[in-house]
Amino acid sequence: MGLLTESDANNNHGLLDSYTTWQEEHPSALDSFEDMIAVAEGKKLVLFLDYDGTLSPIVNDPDKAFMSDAMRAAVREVAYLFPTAIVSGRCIDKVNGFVKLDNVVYAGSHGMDIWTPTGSLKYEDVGQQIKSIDEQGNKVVKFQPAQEFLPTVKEVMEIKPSINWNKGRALEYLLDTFGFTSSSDFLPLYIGDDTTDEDAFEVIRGLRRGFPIIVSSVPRNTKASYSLRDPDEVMDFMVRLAKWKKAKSTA
Ligand SMILES: O=P(O)(O)OC[C@H]1O[C@H](O[C@H]2O[C@H](CO)[C@@H](O)[C@H](O)[C@H]2O)[C@H](O)[C@@H](O)[C@@H]1O
Repeated sequence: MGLLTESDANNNHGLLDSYTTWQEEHPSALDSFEDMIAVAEGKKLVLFLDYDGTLSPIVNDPDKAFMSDAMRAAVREVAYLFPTAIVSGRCIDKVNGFVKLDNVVYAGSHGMDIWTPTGSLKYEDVGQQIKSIDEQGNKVVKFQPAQEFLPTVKEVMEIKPSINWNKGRALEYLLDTFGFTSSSDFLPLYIGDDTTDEDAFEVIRGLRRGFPIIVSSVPRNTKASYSLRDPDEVMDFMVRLAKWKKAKSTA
């Protein structure tokens, strides 16, 4: 390992300073946890989680972007305690294959391919909702608002700009079909690292309720209100959320 030069040290301090300054606008969700749960008291938290870079680390080969066992356990736990959706840029079969948890809603292809368990829907007779069976044999309802754009071979990212659907629209759709938008006591909590997650952050800001949380270890332009540095911090945050919820339900 080489020695740190004075210039390296100055650069490191500079980076630290700019991240600290950025966090004044986007405070750490871990540091702000007590304030957040004070707001969430008596409300229904609905969780939306991005996959790559949020639940899994970013790696060179997308087919090796796995969640750790500890992360899988944390997602499983929050998904039993809160309505939980994974909203990813990947095609849904990839997301489903990586996550493999029964009780989460999957919204793949940037929210254009949504599969929900049948029991969880407010209504199931909307034209674009189709009853189907997933790979595990569970009954699901598929909602594919931009079906014609769903990729067969190429990633959907390349054609995304031409359609009026994004992760923000998917978040609105899911809140609606879960029956939350008619109530006043829900709070969406969205954690994501991708630029495409900004659409969801914007929707949450527009709702004037909930917690948009960006995952980034460097300062970034974002509409998120809170920040977490990396998937490890995402996991810590979810573990704390689960502990809080369990402590409340046993109190
Ligand atoms: O919405 P997300 O779940 O964050 O998906 C966004 C893209 O994620 C994947 O690419 C990113 O992660 C890969 C694995 O770590 C990495 O190799 C790549 O550089 C990243 O851009 C996925 O492959 C894309 O299809 C998604 O659009």
